[in-house]
Amino acid sequence: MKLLVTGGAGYIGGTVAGLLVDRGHQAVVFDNLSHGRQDLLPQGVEFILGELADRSHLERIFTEAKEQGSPFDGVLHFAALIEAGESMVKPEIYFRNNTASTLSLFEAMLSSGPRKLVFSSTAAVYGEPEVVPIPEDARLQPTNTYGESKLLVEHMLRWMNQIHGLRYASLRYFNVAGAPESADGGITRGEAHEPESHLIPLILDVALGRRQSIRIYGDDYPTPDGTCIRDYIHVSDLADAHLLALDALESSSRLIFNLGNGKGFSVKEVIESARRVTGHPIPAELHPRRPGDPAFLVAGSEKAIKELGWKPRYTQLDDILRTAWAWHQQRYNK
Ligand SMILES: NC(=O)c1ccc[n+]([C@@H]2O[C@H](COP(=O)([O-])OP(=O)(O)OC[C@H]3O[C@@H](n4cnc5c(N)ncnc54)[C@H](O)[C@@H]3O)[C@@H](O)[C@H]2O)c1
Ligand SMILES: O=c1ccn([C@@H]2O[C@H](COP(=O)(O)OP(=O)(O)O[C@H]3O[C@H](CO)[C@@H](O)[C@H](O)[C@H]3O)[C@@H](O)[C@H]2O)c(=O)[nH]1
Repeated sequence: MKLLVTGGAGYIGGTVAGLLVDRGHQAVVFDNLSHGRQDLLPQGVEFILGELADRSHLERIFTEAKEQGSPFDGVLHFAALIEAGESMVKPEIYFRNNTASTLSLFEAMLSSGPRKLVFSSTAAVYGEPEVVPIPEDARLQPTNTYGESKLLVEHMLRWMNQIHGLRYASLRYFNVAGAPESADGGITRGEAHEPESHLIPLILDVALGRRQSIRIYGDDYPTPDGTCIRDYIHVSDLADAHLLALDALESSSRLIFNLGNGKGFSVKEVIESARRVTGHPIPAELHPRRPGDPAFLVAGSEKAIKELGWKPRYTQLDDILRTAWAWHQQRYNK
C-alpha cells in the first residue's frame, strides 16, 4: 500500500511510518514541522514539507501520484496540536489546526485522493467518564478543547462516510508512551515533543538532571492517592493497531476503537515506576490542578482485541518506562 502520513515527523506518526516501511509499504510523510523533526524520520520514508490547511497542495500530491501511476491507497492522519493543557488557554488554535484544517484534508481527499482514512482520535473525547473502563459507546463530553477539536472531526467523519462513502477508522488513543525497540533491542527514535508537556518524558528529564523536580498537578482528585489516573499504552503496540485497522477497512467502512492497556496508573505511581527503572530519587513538587484534566481515563480495549485481533505486548508500566528511559538517555547522549 501507498499511504500519506500527515504529522509523520512527530512521535507517533513517525513510529507508524517506520512500521509501514518495515512491512513493505510506501509511506509519504506530510508535515509542517511545527512540532516534528525531519532528522528523526525513519529510513525509507519520503518527506513532503506541507501545511494541512493547504488544500490545493494536498490535491496536487494526490493528483500527481495518480498521474505517475502510483495513487495513494489511504491516509493516516496524525497531524494535530496535542496538549490538553494548552488547549484550555488557546482554544482557537486547536479548533483551527485540528478541526478546520482537517476539513481541508477531507476536501482534498474527496476531490482527488483516496477515500480511506485512519484518524488519530483521543481518550479526551470522553471527558470525565461515567463507566470505567471506558467503552467506545460511552458518553462523549470532553472537558478540554483539545478533546472537543478531535470529537468535531469524528462527527465530520461520520457524515463524510454516510454521504461520500469515505471509509475510516477512528482510533481513540489513551496515553501513548515508550520508544520502539528494533528486533535486536536497539532504540533509534522516541518521544521528542518540543516543548515537552507529557508526564513521562518530564519525569525522565528529572532523572537525567535536566530538571530539578517533577510537578504533580493536583492531589485532590477523587482517586485513591488523589492524583490523576491514566492508561499508558506503548507506541509500538499502538502502531500495530494502525496496520490492523487499515486491513479491517477492506471489509468495514466505519470503525471506532479505544486503544489502551486497560490498567490505570496515578501520577504518583508513574513517578514510582520511574524511580525503579532509573534508580534516581526523582523529587516531586505539588502544584495546583491543570485546567481541563479528567481525574480518571482508563480504556476498555476489548473491542480492538476481539475485532482487530490486536495484542498489546507491553502490559507492564515498568517495561514501557524502560524503553522511554533508554531513548531519553540516548537522545541527550548520556
Ligand atoms: N501522544 C499521545 O499521548 C496522544 C494520545 C492521544 C492522541 N494523540 C494524537 O496522536 C497524534 C500524534 O501525536 P504525537 O504525540 O505524535 O504528536 P507530535 O506533536 O509528535 O506529532 C504531531 C505532528 O503533526 C505535525 N503538525 C501539526 N499541525 C500540522 C499542520 N497543520 N500541518 C502539518 N503538520 C502538522 C507536527 O509538526 C508534528 O510533527 C495527534 O493527532 C494527537 O492528537 C496523541
Ligand atoms: O508535569 C506534569 C505533566 C503532567 N502531569 C499530569 O499527568 C497526567 C498525564 O498528563 P500528560 O502526560 O500531559 O497527558 P494527558 O493530558 O493525559 O494527555 C495525553 O493523553 C491524552 C489521552 O488520554 C491525549 O489525547 C493527549 O494528546 C496526550 O497529550 C495528567 O493528569 C497531568 O495533570 C503532571 O502531574 N505533571
